Amino acid sequence: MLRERTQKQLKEVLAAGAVGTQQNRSERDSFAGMYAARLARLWAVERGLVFGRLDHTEEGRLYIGKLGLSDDEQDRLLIDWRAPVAQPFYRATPTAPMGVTRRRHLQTRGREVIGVDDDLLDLDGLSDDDRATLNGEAALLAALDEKRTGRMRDIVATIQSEQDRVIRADLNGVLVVQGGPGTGKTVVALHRAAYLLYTHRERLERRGVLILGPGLTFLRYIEQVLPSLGETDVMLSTVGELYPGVSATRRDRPEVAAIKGDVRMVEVIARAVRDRQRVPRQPIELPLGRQRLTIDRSMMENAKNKAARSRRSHNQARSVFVRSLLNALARQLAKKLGKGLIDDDELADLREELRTEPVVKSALNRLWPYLTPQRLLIGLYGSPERLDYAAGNLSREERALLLRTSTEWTEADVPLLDEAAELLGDIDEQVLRATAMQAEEELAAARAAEEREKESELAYAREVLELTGLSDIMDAERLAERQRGDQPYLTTAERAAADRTWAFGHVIVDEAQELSPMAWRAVMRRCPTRSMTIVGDIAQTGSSAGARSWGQALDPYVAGRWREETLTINYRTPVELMELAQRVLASIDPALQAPTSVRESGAVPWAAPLDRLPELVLRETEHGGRVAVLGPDVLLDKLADQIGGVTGRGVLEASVAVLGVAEAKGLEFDSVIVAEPAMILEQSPRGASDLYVALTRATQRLGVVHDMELPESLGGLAGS
Ligand SMILES: Nc1ncnc2c1ncn2[C@@H]1O[C@H](COP(=O)(O)OP(=O)(O)OP(=O)(O)O)[C@@H](O)[C@H]1O
Repeated sequence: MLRERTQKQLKEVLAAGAVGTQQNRSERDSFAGMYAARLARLWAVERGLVFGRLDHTEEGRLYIGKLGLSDDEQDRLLIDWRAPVAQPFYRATPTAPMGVTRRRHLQTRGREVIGVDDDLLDLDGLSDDDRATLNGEAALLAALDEKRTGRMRDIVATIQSEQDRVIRADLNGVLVVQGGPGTGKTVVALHRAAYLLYTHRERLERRGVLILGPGLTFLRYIEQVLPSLGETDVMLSTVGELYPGVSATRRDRPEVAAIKGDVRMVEVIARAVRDRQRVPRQPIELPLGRQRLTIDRSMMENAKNKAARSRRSHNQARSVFVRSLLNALARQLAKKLGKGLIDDDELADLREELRTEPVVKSALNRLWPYLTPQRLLIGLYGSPERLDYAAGNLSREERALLLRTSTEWTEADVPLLDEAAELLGDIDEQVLRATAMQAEEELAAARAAEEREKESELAYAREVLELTGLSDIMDAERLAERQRGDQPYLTTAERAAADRTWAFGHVIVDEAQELSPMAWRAVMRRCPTRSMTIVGDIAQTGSSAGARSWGQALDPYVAGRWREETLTINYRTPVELMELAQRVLASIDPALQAPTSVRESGAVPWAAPLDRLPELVLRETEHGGRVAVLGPDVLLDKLADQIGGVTGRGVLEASVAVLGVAEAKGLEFDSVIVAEPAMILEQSPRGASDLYVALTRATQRLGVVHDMELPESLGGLAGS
C-alpha cells in the first residue's frame, strides 16, 4: 500500500518532464530523488520487516521492525528498531527488565512467521545466568549457524546488548570500537550508521556519512546491509578511492608501503612543491624582437617572496609570482625603450603585452608551473635528483625504494596525492582550459621549431601539456556538462564522492588498524568535526604502516578526547577453531586474549599434506556452503589452478574461492583451508597477525594443508 503510493508519487513527479525553468527542474529532481529513496527503502526492507514484539506492562504491545509505519489515522503499526522505545528489545535483561514483561523474536520467511522465541523477563527468581549475556539465544544461534551467502546480512533481529551500546552511542566525538575477530565490529558499525542517520537525519543527510573499508571485495561484501535497513545514501569507499579521479587497488611491497605511509612524507611532499618553485642559478635571457630582456636572480627571489607572503597554495600563488615578475620585466623594457618613469597605466599595458609573448610565457611556466598532485608525484618518483632534494629526511635506501617509472597508482599513493592537493590548491577551471589550449599551441609551435633543432623547448612544451592535461582533473564530458549547467539529480553521497574537500557529518573507518599515519591525515581532513566511529583490532594489523595502538593512531588529532568500547564475544568462529587461533595470538604476545566464542560446531581443526588439497576441498564442498582456501600471495595462482578455485573479482560469488590474507580481511566463509601457514608467517613482518586473521575466517570448519613444517603454534593438529 505504502509502496504503491510512493511509486505513484514518483511517477507523477517524473511525468512533469524535463521542461521548465532551472528552478522547476531542480525542484523536480529533488522530489524525484526523495521519492526514489523512499521507494528503495520500502523495497529493500521487505525481508524480515517485522522481527520482534515487546509486551510492556504499561504501554501495551509494541511490534518492532526495520522501519516505522503508521496507518492513515497516525496510529503506530510498527516501531522502527532505532526509536528510543525499541531499545528494551536489545537491552532488557531479567535483572533490568526496563518495564518489559516479555520479549518475542519472530522468525519470518516472506510474510509467514516460521518461529517464535520468547524471553520472559519478569519472572521472579528466574535463573538469569544463562540469559545474562545473550538475548534471544535461539534466534541468535539460528542466525549464526546459517550457511553464508557471500554477502553480509543485517542483524537487527538479534543485536546483543554490548553491541547495542555501540550502535546507539552519542554521535559526537571519536568512538573506538576494539574487538577481536567475529565480534561483529563491521556489522555493528553499519547498524550504527543506520541508527545515526535515523536519529540525526537532517544533519547527516546534508553532510553525508562516509564508510571506509579495507578493499573493494570487502565493500561488495557489506554493500547490501545498509540498503536492507532502508538507508541508501551513504558513501562506501576504500582509502585507495578517496581521491576523486584515482582508483588505486594495487598494493606496494610492504617496505615501500611503510615509507609512503610514514609521517615523514609530509615534509617530503612539502619540499617537492618547494622544489618546483626553486630559483635557477643562472639568469634567464628573453629575446624579444630586437630587444633582449633578462630575468635575474633578484627579480625571481623578489617575486617568490611576494608569492610566499600571500600565504596561498602553490597554484593560487602563481598569479602573485607572475604579476611581480611581469612588472619588473615591464619596467626593464620601458627603460630599454628609453622611457623614463612610467605611470601605472603604461606599466599595465606593457605587462599585458609581455604576458602574451611565447618566450615570456614559457619562462614563467618553467619557473612556477601549474601542478596537479598527480604530476607532482610522478615527477618526484621519476627523478633521483628531485627525490634527493625533497626526501633528504629519508635514507638513501628509502629514497631508492620510492624511485619508479610506472604511473599506476597504489593505495599508499592516495594519501600522498591528497597531501599534495592541500599544498597545491585548485587550478581554476578557466585557467586550466586556457593553459591546456596554450600548451597545445606551444606544442605545435615547438614541433615546427623541432626542425630547427629546438629540442629543449619541445620537451618543455610537452611537459606543460602533461602538467595541465585536463584528463587529470576532469574528463571532457564532465566539463561540457558543467558548462551546460544541467547536472542530473545527485545524492549527497555522489556529490561528496566527486569533491575532495567534502566535509562529512560522520566518518566510520573499518579495519582501521590498517591505516597508515598518512592515511589518517587524509581521513581526518574529511571530518573536521571529528564525529567518527573507528572499528578494528590491533592484534589483526597486517599492514607494515598500520597501527600498533589506537593512541598512536589517534593522539595526533584527538589526544585524550577519544573513547573506547570493547566487544568481547565472537559470533563467527566456533570454540574449537578459536582454541587454535588463540595459540597463534599468544605467539604474538602472551598477554593478548581472543574473544569468547558463543557456540561449538563439533568440527575439530585438522592438518593434511598440501597435495591432498583438491580432494579435501571437494570434501568440504559436500557440506554445502562456501569454501575458501587462504594462502600466501605467491602461491595463490598455483593453488587456484590445482583446485579450479576462483580468484579476484568473483571470490564472493564462488563456491570455492582462493584468496590472500589481506583480501580476506573482514570476510567469512563456512569452511576455510589455510595453505602453507609457515609461508604466511614469513611473508611479512606482521605474518603472525596475518595467520591469526586467516584462522578466524570460518563459521564452521577449519583445516590446514602444508609441505613446509607447521609453525610451533599449530603443532599437534589432528590428521584430516
Ligand atoms: N548480534 C548478532 N546477531 C547475528 N549475527 C551476528 C551478530 N553479531 C555478529 N554477527 C555475525 O557474526 C559475524 C562476524 O561479524 P563481523 O564480520 O561484523 O565481525 P568483525 O568483528 O568485523 O570481524 P573481523 O574483525 O574478523 O573482521 C557476521 O556473520 C555477523 O553477521
